[in-house]
Amino acid sequence: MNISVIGAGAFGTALAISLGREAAVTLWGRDIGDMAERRENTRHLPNCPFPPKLAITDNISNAAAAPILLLAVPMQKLRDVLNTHAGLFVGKHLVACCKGIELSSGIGPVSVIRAVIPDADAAILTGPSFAADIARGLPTALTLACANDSVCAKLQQSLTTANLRLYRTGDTTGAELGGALKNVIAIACGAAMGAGLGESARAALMTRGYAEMQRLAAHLGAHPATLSGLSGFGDLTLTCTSTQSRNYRLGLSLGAGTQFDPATTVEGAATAKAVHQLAAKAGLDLPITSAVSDLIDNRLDVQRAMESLLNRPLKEE
Ligand SMILES: NC(=O)C1=CN([C@@H]2O[C@H](COP(=O)(O)OP(=O)(O)OC[C@H]3O[C@@H](n4cnc5c(N)ncnc54)[C@H](O)[C@@H]3O)[C@@H](O)[C@H]2O)C=CC1
Ligand SMILES: O=C(CO)COP(=O)(O)O
Repeated sequence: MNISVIGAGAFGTALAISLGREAAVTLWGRDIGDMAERRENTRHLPNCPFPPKLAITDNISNAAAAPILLLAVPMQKLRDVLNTHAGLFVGKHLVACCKGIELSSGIGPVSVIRAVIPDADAAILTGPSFAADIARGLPTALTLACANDSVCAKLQQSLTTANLRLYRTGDTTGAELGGALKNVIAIACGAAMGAGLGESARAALMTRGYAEMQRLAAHLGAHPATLSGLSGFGDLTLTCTSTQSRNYRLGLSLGAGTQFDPATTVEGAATAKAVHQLAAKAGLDLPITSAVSDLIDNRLDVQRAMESLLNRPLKEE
């Protein structure tokens, strides 16, 4: 099946490169600059040349002619992109490739797609994978979630490549939450490491952060097995331990008190606030998430955040 990628940032470009090594694929961006001449995305994904079957365009009508559209834009921009191009997207298989919770509504990418285009077969592709690894052809395994199992199986066939191995599930809620929440915990882990609190503190934050992920996911009806899979535990492990992660790097600079480029896409920042609000409404206790939300808004520094976590009442694990 013919595929287009909507959004020519690092992740969209990487997916288009991997898919384009095997079949015709179109990559759409608002501003493609000199990508067509250079056959490379020098801004977001340098040193990863485009394969011959990858076509690049800034004409959304051309790109949206494909039956499968991968939506690889930042989470907080997804609704805008869907609203702007809804007429072209109706009747398509729409696969969200973003990770986060929308700040204005408290819902994830599949729910945003369903809200804007109710008849869409909405899916999400998520899991541990850095764009540069995918583009370089390194092995990666991801979760593909779609409520319609036969559509999910078809998408799984179409989106699998030599270096992208996809596992499918019908649990879109679990897949959305795993990818969204792991970024918040990665900011916490980066902050602890940046402040010199050590690897034991990071392991504690990863583990207790995972408990928060499971608590919220269970409350919202996700299957525990999804959270323990690639989209949850898998991506948590990658993102909390690698300086390739922008979320982890934002945490490092918050912990170390250094500057961070505000133009960088860091999904966990808005998601921390969105989840903090969700948890307050639901009466759930998510102390690491609320500490990250406070850190982002400068209501707390890392030392005080860690003290407040350590001084909480003692409880069973
Ligand atoms: N970079 C990575 O390694 C991975 C990223 N992701 C996810 O992919 C999503 C996108 O991230 P990246 O591609 O890394 O970000 P990026 O910062 O590299 O690129 C974002 C792209 O979105 C475009 N964009 C922003 N607003 C837009 C709008 N209104 N209309 C059209 N295009 C718009 C920008 O022009 C830019 O090309 C995020 O949710 C991220 O969590 C997922 C897995 C890996
Ligand atoms: O989601 C990712 C890896 O799976 C990419 O992480 P960052 O957005 O933190 O760079």
